[in-house]
Amino acid sequence: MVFISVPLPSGTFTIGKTFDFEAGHRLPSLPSEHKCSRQHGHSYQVEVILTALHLEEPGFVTDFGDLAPFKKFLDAELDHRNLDELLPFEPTSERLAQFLAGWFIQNVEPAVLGRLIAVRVRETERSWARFDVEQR
Ligand SMILES: Nc1nc2c(c(=O)[nH]1)N=C([C@H](O)[C@H](O)COP(=O)(O)OP(=O)(O)OP(=O)(O)O)CN2
Ligand SMILES: [Zn+2]
Repeated sequence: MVFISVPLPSGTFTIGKTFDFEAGHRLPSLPSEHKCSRQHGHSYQVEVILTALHLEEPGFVTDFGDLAPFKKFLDAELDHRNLDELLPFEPTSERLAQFLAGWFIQNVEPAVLGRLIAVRVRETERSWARFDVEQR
């Protein structure tokens, strides 16, 4: 088999990396009988998804290791904290995903080739929200 003759289709490349942190929150504008109006916690998982039309050597959208500043931010600022005391919005998964997209675009994107297309925040094994960044 001569692999050099395999045609490479054009298209886009996409990568994702998942980070995690533990935090408490409550959603105070929910009615008091709603369980999530009470203080509780999650093992949050945050996936960032990046795309690129071409690759940098040796064939990366972005080296997964270059996303380390995002992990550093989650560990330093959100891990083992109370999100509703910290963030200027009610910390639903949807709003958290939008906020984390904003932080990533401001602080990580300038140093990497890949462009952020989405952030997914998972609160539980069965519940997640995704924020898709508008085409720029
Ligand atoms: N669209 C959203 N709905 C809810 C959010 C949210 O961020 N976005 N958040 C919550 C609560 O934070 C809750 O902790 C998570 O909800 P839920 O999936 O209902 O949690 P459970 O694991 O307890 O659900 P099961 O019934 O065991 O599947 C509520 N809604
Ligand atoms: Zn919750």
